[in-house]
Amino acid sequence: MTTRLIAPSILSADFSRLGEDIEMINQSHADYIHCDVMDGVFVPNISFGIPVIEKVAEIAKKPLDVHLMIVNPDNYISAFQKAGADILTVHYETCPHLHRTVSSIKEAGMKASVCLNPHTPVTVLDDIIGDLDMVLLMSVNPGFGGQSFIKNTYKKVRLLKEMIAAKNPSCLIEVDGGVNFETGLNLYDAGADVLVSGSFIFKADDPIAAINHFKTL
Ligand SMILES: O=C(CO)[C@H](O)[C@H](O)COP(=O)(O)O
Ligand SMILES: [Fe+2]
Repeated sequence: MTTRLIAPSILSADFSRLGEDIEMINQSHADYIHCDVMDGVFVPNISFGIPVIEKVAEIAKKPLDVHLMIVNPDNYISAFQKAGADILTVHYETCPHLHRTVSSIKEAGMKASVCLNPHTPVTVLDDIIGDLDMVLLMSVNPGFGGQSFIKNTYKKVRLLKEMIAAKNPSCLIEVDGGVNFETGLNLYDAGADVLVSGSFIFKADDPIAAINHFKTL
């Protein structure tokens, strides 16, 4: 049985009126608010950081799902917890001491999640999956919204679902990048629990209706 959750990504929000876009998400059936933090080092783009997350947390009525695309995430775990993050995702590719990083996130009181780039096989998580609350699979190369979905992700979701069923059934699978109603339905059917969607939702004529429609797929 799969949980069908939706997390709008505010990377595609209008930053000149971010508060209004957060209120829009508050009024929808969204489950989380996905916040993409990019450092210009791990990924070739810079988005926003801790001061923006603090302000989002002041008005958000949904848990904050914070996706760190930064090197040395261990240095900022406490700061993101204080800023209001509920779920903290680090990239496998940035964490040489992943068990320590995951333990620190949980000790700080947040849910711990690990993200894999499109080329990183899910089997690398075999010895950490039992400690995770969520795994985030990137279905585009991280750094930008509005990219095309990489179809190999379906196979990764199915394989990860088997690993999770065997080792940690309560761990969620989240997928991020190029998610629309078509890829979203396929992902839910493959076993994804949480979908992140940015440009598709914010470009919709009625973003609240688009968010709510994901819950009915
Ligand atoms: O992490 C991300 C990019 O690195 C974003 O969450 C993701 O790209 C969402 O945007 P879109 O739905 O437009 O692909
Ligand atoms: Fe993201």
